[in-house]
Amino acid sequence: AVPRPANKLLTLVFLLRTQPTPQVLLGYKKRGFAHGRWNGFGGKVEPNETIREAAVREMKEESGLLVSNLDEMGVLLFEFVDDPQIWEVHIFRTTHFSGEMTETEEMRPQWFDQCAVPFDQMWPDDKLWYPFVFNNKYFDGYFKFEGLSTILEQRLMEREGP
Ligand SMILES: Nc1nc(SCCc2ccccc2)c2[nH]cnc2n1
Repeated sequence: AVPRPANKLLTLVFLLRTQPTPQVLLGYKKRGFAHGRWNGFGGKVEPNETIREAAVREMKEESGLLVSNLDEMGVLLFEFVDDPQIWEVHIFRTTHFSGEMTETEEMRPQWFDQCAVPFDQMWPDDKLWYPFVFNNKYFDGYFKFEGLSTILEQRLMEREGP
């Protein structure tokens, strides 16, 4: 049988704040893969870094902010039909940050009230698991996509934290 390639390791960071109201920082992807959607900040894990180091690095590159005290809330596996490589996305949450928010060529960062997240301009699975992140619950999930907008199969379950 043809061996499956190792999963593609990716990170996604959600920076939350409670003042003035419960909010989450999202970035609008201006170009490149899945552009035109709001998302957390993240990207590929390089061979010379841990997943957590990659999460901090990508957040700095994409938002200008230095985050710390990351809490790993979950792992989502994304399969795309016709692509044998499964994406393994490690989801982090934190409230600790420093620095000035900056717009880059790739990303436009913006604070959103957690009750007003633009799910219609995001990946279709996000509305299902963002509540776990907002409520500080741990979770695992799997989504099988056809194209970038059709979910063929899904699993999502809460789990015990560390
Ligand atoms: N929120 C969200 N994100 C992704 S890809 C995240 C990982 C990534 C990939 C490429 C560049 C930067 C970050 C998703 N895929 C399917 N549903 C999804 N939901």
